[in-house]
Amino acid sequence: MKFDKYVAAGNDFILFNGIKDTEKNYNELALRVCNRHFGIGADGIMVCKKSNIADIKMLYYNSDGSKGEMCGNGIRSFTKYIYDYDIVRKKIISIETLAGIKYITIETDESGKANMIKVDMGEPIFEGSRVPVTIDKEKIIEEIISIDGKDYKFSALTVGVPHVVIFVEDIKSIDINDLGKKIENYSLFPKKTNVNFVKIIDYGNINIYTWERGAGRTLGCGTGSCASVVVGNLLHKLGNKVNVNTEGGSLIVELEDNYKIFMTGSATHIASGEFVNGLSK
Ligand SMILES: N[C@@H](CCC[C@H](N)C(=O)O)C(=O)O
Repeated sequence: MKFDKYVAAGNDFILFNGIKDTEKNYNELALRVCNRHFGIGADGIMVCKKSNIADIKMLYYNSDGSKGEMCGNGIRSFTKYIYDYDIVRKKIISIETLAGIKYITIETDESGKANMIKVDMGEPIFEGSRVPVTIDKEKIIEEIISIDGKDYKFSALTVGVPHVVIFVEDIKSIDINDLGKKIENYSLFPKKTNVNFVKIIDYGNINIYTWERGAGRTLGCGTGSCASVVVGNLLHKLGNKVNVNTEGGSLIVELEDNYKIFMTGSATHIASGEFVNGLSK
């Protein structure tokens, strides 16, 4: 199988053109491909498919083989892939995802390749039942979760996929792997959750540390960046335009009326090749 590898804000992905595929087990493929010792190594895979309602359809699978409804860094990588390979070559592209149709605006570089990619991420969902969180409230803002006898203030929302946002003063005081995994699998979150630990620098800048549902510790998360800026803004800690520093790069998140979210950033083509088989162990 021909593959391409991309990275966006430290999130790495393997891309496949599945337009001509008949039935294929993409869950198993993701497990094999993403394995960092027995495969190529990545946080997730994306498969490009025909769409009846948009220019193209993006399927996303995490490195553990689970399906994700949406991926912010992934959709920028996917856009660069379909644009640079002429699969869809338009300045504004519509992409069908399991979280609805996303509209993308592309800025090209001097060689005509996709450079800065701006994604209309739509509006966040706050209601507990739709995040989902087993707390029956209109907005899950600054609730308390107790892990190993310690209380953490968290907010929860969905930006295509579910997120928990926790503001921290000193990231060194947090064991991200341990806490991230425990929160991801906590019974409060019936569909599990991504977890973002956020340090506010000032009104327009944050640092973010990520634990992803289905992928574990990663260097960045696009939907998580959006979720963190929305919560920060709602709590009057952040403005409408925020520079988000992930551990693997930076993104700009902008909010328009009623929390319409726009995420802008780049994606880089790392490699092309042929995937022969790989092992899922
Ligand atoms: N890395 C992503 C989010 C990918 C999906 C997620 N792990 C899930 O299934 O919830 C991003 O950049 O948004």
